[in-house]
Amino acid sequence: MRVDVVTIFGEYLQPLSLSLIGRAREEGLLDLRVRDLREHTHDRHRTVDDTPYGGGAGMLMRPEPWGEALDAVLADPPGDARPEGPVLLVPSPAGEVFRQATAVELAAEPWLVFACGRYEGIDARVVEHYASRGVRVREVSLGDYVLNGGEVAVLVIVEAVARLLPGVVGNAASVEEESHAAAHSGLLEHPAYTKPATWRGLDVPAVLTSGHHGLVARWRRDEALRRTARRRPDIVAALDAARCDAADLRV
Ligand SMILES: NCc1ccc(-c2ccccc2)nc1
Repeated sequence: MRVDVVTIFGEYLQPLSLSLIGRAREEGLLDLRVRDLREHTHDRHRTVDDTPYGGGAGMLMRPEPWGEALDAVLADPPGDARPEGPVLLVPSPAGEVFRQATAVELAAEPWLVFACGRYEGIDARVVEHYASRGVRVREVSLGDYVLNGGEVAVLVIVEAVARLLPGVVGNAASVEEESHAAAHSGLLEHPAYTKPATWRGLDVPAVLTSGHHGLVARWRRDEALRRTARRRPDIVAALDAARCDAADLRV
């Protein structure tokens, strides 16, 4: 997978050189390129922002540098790019909510491009322009809170997507079994334990050391259902609406 990130704070993306994602880059599973938006400014102060039309607090990012930067990215496609080009992802508090299903969808793409806004965001014409040119543009939110820019959201999205690529996470089964994994119909993960069997007077649930795999599976399913019902009634409601086997969640 090829990932391009356009930003004025490239150093925010350094964590993507560490650990599993860093190794995926070294092994060629992920080709991540960070590009500096300021290289596409031409004034003495390398200005990327200006005041918002209609007034209001804060500054907005000017469209011209973005147009030049994104044109340069789009002019340099990877060999396996789709005919329809990349998905252009713009982290934004006003975006669609990014979920595990979104990560699964994006992991199937050969090329993702991220536009990291700062200040109060990017002039709306940038999204409008590329969408009108047929680029698949998606504004994505991580939840209902505001950050100072899109870079932290890119760290989250790139990790959530890249770890789904074959070969990135050693144990593919663990990816399947995690919370929100489709294999568990989106339920939260059950509590997990390791040695010692007793720690500060707390014992590991006996069923887990019974050696009875059927009972262990049942206990894990029950705990996942119980935890989901307690912490995420929204997931339960969605499962109910989908009339999955969560019917036995009705208490
Ligand atoms: N929902 C997470 C999120 C994503 C992006 C931004 C953001 C803030 C300022 C400028 C550009 C993007 N804030 C929150």
